[in-house]
Amino acid sequence: MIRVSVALIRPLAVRTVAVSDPHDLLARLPDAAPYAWVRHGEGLVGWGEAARAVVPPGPGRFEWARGWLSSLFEGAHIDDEVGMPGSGPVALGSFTFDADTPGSTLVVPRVVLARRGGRAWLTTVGDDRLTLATPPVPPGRIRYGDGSLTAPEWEHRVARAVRRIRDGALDKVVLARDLTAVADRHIDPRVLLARLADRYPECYTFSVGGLVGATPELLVRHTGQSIESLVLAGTAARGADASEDAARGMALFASEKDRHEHACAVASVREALTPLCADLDVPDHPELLVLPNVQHLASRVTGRLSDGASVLDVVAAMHPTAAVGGTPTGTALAVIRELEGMDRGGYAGPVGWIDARGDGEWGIALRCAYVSGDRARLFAGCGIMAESDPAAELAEAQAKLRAMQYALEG
Ligand SMILES: C=C(O[C@H]1C=CC=C(C(=O)O)[C@@H]1O)C(=O)O
Repeated sequence: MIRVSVALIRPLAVRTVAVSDPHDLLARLPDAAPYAWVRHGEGLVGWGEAARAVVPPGPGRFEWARGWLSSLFEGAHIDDEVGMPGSGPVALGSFTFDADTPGSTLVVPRVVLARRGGRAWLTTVGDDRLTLATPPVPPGRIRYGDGSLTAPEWEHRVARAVRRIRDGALDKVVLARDLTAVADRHIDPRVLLARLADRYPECYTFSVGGLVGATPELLVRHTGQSIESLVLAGTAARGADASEDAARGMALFASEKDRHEHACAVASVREALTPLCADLDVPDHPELLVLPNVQHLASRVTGRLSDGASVLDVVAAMHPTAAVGGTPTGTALAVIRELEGMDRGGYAGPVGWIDARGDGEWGIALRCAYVSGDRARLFAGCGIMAESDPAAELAEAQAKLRAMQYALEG
């Protein structure tokens, strides 16, 4: 039997007012159960819970989520003096990678503070109860341990995936691994968010239901009829100096393996978006996205929707892209279940927010960790191709893990 837990204050009484610039949104979070979606200082943060749904697993989960949100938002009393994407009631959510895995959640925070395009606003749901502010405290020393597989075991699984690909069963599969971390003290997500936003301003720093990270990959931004996606796949390490850095970037562009890996991801996005769009612009060649720990091949896809699809409808059509699943999708998902030896939870799943107009921004939850008490579980994965070398893929996964290791250690 599927257990559905839903808690809400019905009907929601929502009020959005313009406020003076709060500057650092993340510094305004009062407690250690934060909601956040911030990039380059813009976005939204929230706290408290006016409504929450644990989304039942299964193939119809996005539709279920959309239905739950529609009835919640349609019944709400909304007084919104701002009228921007992200004003009025907003839900933040995290969906598990695997449709059959439980743990997908949607939350309407009691308070949302947002900042975009030179404007700032505050949304409150229900009464104006005060939240007691507690100062964030760093977690202290961090000790790491193996997750579901040791590094050599994971390399062995990568080698098996390579054999499957060479045998012709599939073109690409993304295999991930996890790492455990134990801290001296309780891990306050606000400390991690502040460090991530500072070091990875280009990424979307997020926190939803204990999943905290900074993802460079935008699954979809939906503003009215316009959509945008940043497809990433193909990775190189950073160099020790500018010339080595540039050489590695050039080698990434020239690498047939990485270009093919990237093309698989772009093709999956094109395929998912074509039926939804009146116009779709997919670049012929990728650009380079340079982050502090790695550099990626990146393609910015833009389009105009042909009807009134909400951001969650678009997410439903897109997930999982071949940046986190593989090609063909069905075979890749079966190989992931067989070889990875772990439950991804929300890692590599959609994470983001949606408002009552259906606008919103959702990323793919990468460079992230589940945080609970003094423990964290970190994740990173790599696109495996016929030419993949297991040791190189392990090094790439380690480079990707460095984002969350930095967030924990400072
Ligand atoms: C699966 C991850 O990254 C994806 C996004 C960018 C580059 C990737 C790669 O080159 O393998 C992955 O497709 C991860 O960070 O865990």
